[in-house]
Amino acid sequence: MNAIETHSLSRRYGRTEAVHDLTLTIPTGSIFALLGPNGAGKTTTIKVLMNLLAPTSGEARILGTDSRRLRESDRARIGYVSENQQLPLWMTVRQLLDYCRPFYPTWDRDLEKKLLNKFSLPPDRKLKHLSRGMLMKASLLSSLAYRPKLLVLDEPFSGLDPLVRDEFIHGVLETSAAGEWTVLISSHDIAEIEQLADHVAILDAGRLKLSEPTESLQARFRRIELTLHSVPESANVPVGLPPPGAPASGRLPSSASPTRDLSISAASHEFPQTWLAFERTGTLARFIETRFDPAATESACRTHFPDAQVTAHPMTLREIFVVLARASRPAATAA
Ligand SMILES: Nc1ncnc2c1ncn2[C@@H]1O[C@H](COP(=O)(O)OP(=O)(O)OP(=O)(O)O)[C@@H](O)[C@H]1O
Repeated sequence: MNAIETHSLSRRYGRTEAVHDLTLTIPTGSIFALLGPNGAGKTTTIKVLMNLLAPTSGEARILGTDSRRLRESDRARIGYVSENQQLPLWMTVRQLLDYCRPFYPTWDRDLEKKLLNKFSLPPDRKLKHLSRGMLMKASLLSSLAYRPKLLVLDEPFSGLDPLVRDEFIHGVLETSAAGEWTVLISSHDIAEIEQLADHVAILDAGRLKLSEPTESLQARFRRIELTLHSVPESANVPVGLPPPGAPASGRLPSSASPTRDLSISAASHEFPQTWLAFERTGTLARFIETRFDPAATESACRTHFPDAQVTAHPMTLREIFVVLARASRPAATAA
């Protein structure tokens, strides 16, 4: 069973379609990053999943239950941390934990103590007197202590300093290592979750652009560098993204088929469709291979540049994300 499934999920606010026809699968046991720029629809998606908002159409299933029918007992298996969450600010940290504990049969006192210590939270300080980072940690602690089957974190890191962010990430990782649970974490900055996520989905303007395990994403992307000795005239093409109005430009792959090739190509129709952002300066050329295979990539390079020396460099998730984000921009603004 998948921890989360959505089928053709859409949500409108008046004329704004915040989420459009979203079909997404979040496997049990994954640490799943939902990425996308500001306004992409991440929070709306999460609110629909948590039944804080109703979908306009389509459906979502959370731990096997329709999101519209989540009961108290289902909620006791789900942890939800969001920066916009309402907390009883008049309570102290200790009072918050005392208040939450009875709601959760699986509450683990030892874990509570360990996290209180780890997060350096002052038990007797009122929530309204905590810093933003401390407040997020208190919220995370009250969600981790009952070892939920599913932890949903909506932009947990925005505005947190790197030290707090690391404590937060380690708190999540340590707890997740102890059992089969799923984490869904939204962010507009992949660098924040790079060390956490094993699956990535990218939303843009309410639409799913990609959903794939990070391992396969990193396996199929390479920055290829070519040292050219002689350059055929036909290969001397303009660079990077397609010109405004070019067909088949600026599209990311369909989420339904993560193995499909990207349809964004370098401006030359002679190059394989899997080559992105080709550019050349003098005798150096480079591009992004989106379906890297050592032999096939080398052979394709040889077809176009017989004398070139070919080097393939692995890419970080952040670099891949940036390439995809640039490529998905409308052509007119891409220059
Ligand atoms: N209550 C609302 N009423 C009207 N429009 C809204 C409302 N909430 C969100 N929207 C719009 O829906 C779209 C998606 O917003 P959402 O907050 O889901 O995006 P997001 O990806 O979480 O963005 P961010 O990273 O900035 O938090 C945006 O265009 C936003 O302006």
